[in-house]
Parts: sequence; C-alpha cells; structure tokens
Amino acid sequence: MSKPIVAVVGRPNVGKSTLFNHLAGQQISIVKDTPGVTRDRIYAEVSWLDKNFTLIDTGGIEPETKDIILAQMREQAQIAIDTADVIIFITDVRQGLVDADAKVADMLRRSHKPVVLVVNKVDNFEKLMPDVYEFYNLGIGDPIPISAVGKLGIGEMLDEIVKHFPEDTQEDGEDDRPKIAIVGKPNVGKSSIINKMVGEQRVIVSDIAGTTRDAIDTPVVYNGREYVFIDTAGLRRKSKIKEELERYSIIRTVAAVERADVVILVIDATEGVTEQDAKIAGIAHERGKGMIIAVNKWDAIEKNDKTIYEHTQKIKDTLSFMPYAELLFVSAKTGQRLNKIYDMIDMVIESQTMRIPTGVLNEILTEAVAMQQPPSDKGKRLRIYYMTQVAVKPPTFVMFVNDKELTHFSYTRYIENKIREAFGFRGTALRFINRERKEKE
Ligand SMILES: Nc1nc2c(ncn2[C@@H]2O[C@H](COP(=O)(O)OP(=O)(O)OP(=O)(O)O)[C@@H](O)[C@H]2O)c(=O)[nH]1
Ligand SMILES: Nc1nc2c(ncn2[C@@H]2O[C@H](COP(=O)(O)OP(=O)(O)OP(=O)(O)O)[C@@H](O)[C@H]2O)c(=O)[nH]1
Repeated sequence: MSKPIVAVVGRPNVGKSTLFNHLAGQQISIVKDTPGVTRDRIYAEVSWLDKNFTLIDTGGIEPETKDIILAQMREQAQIAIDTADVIIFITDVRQGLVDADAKVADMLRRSHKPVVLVVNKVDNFEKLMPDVYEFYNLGIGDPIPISAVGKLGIGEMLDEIVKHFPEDTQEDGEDDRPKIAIVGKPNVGKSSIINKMVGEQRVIVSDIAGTTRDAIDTPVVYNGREYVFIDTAGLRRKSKIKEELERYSIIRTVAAVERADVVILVIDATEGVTEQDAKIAGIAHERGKGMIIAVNKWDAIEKNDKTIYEHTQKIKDTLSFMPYAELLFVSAKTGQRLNKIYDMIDMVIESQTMRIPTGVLNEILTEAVAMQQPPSDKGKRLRIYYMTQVAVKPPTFVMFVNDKELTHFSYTRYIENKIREAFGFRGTALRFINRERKEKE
C-alpha cells in the first residue's frame, strides 16, 4: 500500500526546515549506506500513531527580492499540488499575514487538495493566540498554532494531517495491476523506453533535457496482462535554477516510487553509472521496492566481449547497497531486449510477494548455523532460535535471538545469502528484524 505524501510549503524563514528536521529527526529510518539520505533533507519518513507518511520539503533557495519570493512560492505550491496528498502551508505569527501568503492560499484552495494551515512561532499560546486568528482570513481553514522550536502544538498538527489520509486506500488495494515507476536522470531515455513499450508515440520525446511534458500513468497490456507505467520523465516546471530542478526531480521520483511495486532505474550507457544514479536508486532501496536497472542506449556504445562485464562491475560498485537489483542492457532506439523487461517485472513481483513457510525457513537456518557459527562476544555466543517471515513487499523476516547486542551485520548478510541461494528473491531487498527472546521455550 503506498504511503501518503505530505508536502510543506511556506515563505522563507517561517520555520520550514526547523519543523521538517523535528519531524524527520523523531524517527529517521535511514537505511545505512544509502546515498543522499543524510545529505539533503528533501524528504523524510514520518510515523504518527499508526500512520506513516513521506514528508517532502518543497523549499529551496535564498530569494533576493519580493517578486522572486512569490514566484518561488508559487513554484513550491505547484510541486506540492502535483505530488502531495496533503499540503502543510506554514505561516509565521511574528511576521503576520503577508500578501504572498494570501496569493499562495488562493492557489492551494483552487487545487482542492487538503491543506493544513499552520501558524508557526507561537512560542507562547496564551500571549500570541489573538494574532493567530488573523490567519482565518486566508480562507483555507482553521489555523493551527505551533512552535517548531518549542515543540508545541505538533501533535495537534499531526492529528489534523493524518485526518486527511484516505482510509486505507481501498481503491489502491483493489487495483492489483503491477505498477512500475520508470526513474532516472534527465535525458537517459525514460520516455523513449515507455514509448517503445507502449507501442505508440504517446509521450513527446525531446532532445533537450527536462522538456518532456508531464506524463500520466500509462497502462500497457502485454501477454494478456495489464501493467501500469508511472513515468517521471519531463519536468513541466522549467526552472533555470539547477538546484531547484534537481529538487523537483527528486520529489517527483519519491512520489512515483512510493506508488510503484517495481522501479526501473534507467542508466545511460554512453555516460556510465554516476553518483546521481545512486542517489535515485537509494530512493527505491529505502522503500524496499522491486528493482530493475535498465542500461539504455546500448546501441550507441562501442562494444567488445568485455563491455557487458565492465559495465556490470561498475554498476555493482556504485550501487553496492543493492546487490539484488536485476540488470538489463537495452536500447529504446532499436527495441533491443525491451520485451525482456516484462518477464523481469513478473519475476521481481513474484520475489516481492513470495512467502516462505516457517518450517522451510528454519531448515535453511539450522543448516546455515551448522555451517558457520554465529558470532560471539566475551564468551557469549549469539543464538538464533528461529525465524519467520512477517511481511512481503519487501519480504521481511524476524529472527528471534538470545541477545540483540550479539547480532552482527555480516552474519545477517550471511543468513540473507543462504536464503537467497535457496529461494532466489531476485530483484528485491530483504529486511531482517532481530527480536530478543529470553530463553528457548
Ligand atoms: N521563535 C521561534 N523561532 C522559530 C521557530 N521555528 C523556527 N524559528 C526560527 O526561524 C528562523 C527560520 O527557520 P527555518 O526553519 O530556517 O525557516 P525556513 O522556512 O526553512 O527558511 P528557508 O530555509 O529560508 O526557507 C530560524 O532562525 C529559526 O530558529 C519557532 O517555533 N519559534
Ligand atoms: N542512441 C540512443 N538514443 C536514445 C535511446 N533512448 C533514448 N535516446 C535519446 O536520448 C534522448 C533523451 O530521451 P528521452 O526519452 O527524452 O529521455 P528522458 O529520460 O525521458 O528525458 P527527460 O524527459 O529529460 O527526463 C533523445 O534524444 C532520445 O532520442 C537509445 O536507446 N539509443
């Protein structure tokens, strides 16, 4: 089930980063070694009560003049409208209501997206509440007073946000068509791949990076089965500012990946794999999505008998945090191996949803433990009593152990490899949770 996306919009200096960091900091679920996660706080996973959501900070660059502030806010608001399920509009009680706020509020109101109006810097509710009422004038609902620094009102705000979430997304649940997000840097050939796979020129392809028009979901029927492609190609907003373009493209990617079962990361063979590719891959990895890497423009490079091997090595190195990713060398231009993508999608979805019976799992475990002893520390050895699979998408296993302190990343990796040897699980991450149990009953 895809997680709702909540976007933060507001003028500079109202406290967006402070709030964002507070919410993100509470429960950052950083997957170790994933690139880009700590570097730029564009998005974060947040849990409140039994709800989880992805928080996006649409904010950006230091503005110079008032005109630019408004233009930028409009831009932010539009990104939020395009991608978010709920929008948090932050204002500042100290600066009061300003003209730009009213204009952005109009825009948000017209979008009919749920908006939560937050008034920040209300460090003292008693004293400042009279100033909060002014914000009713925006006409987008009750202003919710908070203090991001003082951590006041945050719970009330979160309550209000989660109220707008769709009830366990019924529609989503009924739609069992595989959803595939095609992601990648600008100009790597995302639209070309979709065009070719759809078999008609529905998406406009252009030579200039970032110029394809916004694409919508594209359903494709192949071998009697329906697939839905989510395209992130083409940035409708043609900002001249590079950082802003990048931020927008990351936000779009997060939103698309969130909804997808399988992610196809397109890499340009003529450029080779880059750090930016790794950053995009990290978004899918964190979310435990099925993963296929399509090395595109394979027609355009000189090849000898080592070329595939060299590309594979370089990709495995750069994307070392996802050794499970499936790799395919394709050409959107000639159509080479594009049909293989469907088989691969089927296989990856199978891996994502596979359930291993506990009995079989523990046979593997017993054998693995017999072959290589678990680690020990100060004379105490790790014992794994048994394990069981508790979830799919991605497959998640709980290991019941005597002492969590004794568990070690490399031993878990060893167990993971044994499970992969036995069951494959190609194209999907596996998750392991260690849980302590006092004594074997
Ligand atoms: N008094 C008070 N100050 C706050 C509060 N929240 C944020 N601030 C201050 O407001 C200033 C701006 O906060 P930021 O979080 O950087 O604001 P921002 O909206 O992210 O700003 P930009 O990055 O310019 O878009 C900082 O000096 C914060 O310490 C608050 O609840 N109370
Ligand atoms: N030689 C070759 N060129 C390709 C291939 N696939 C795409 N191209 C070219 O690469 C350029 C970019 O292709 P697009 O499909 O627009 O790339 P995109 O990733 O959707 O780009 P954005 O919309 O900027 O995100 C176009 O000039 C395509 O003709 C391929 O397999 N081989």
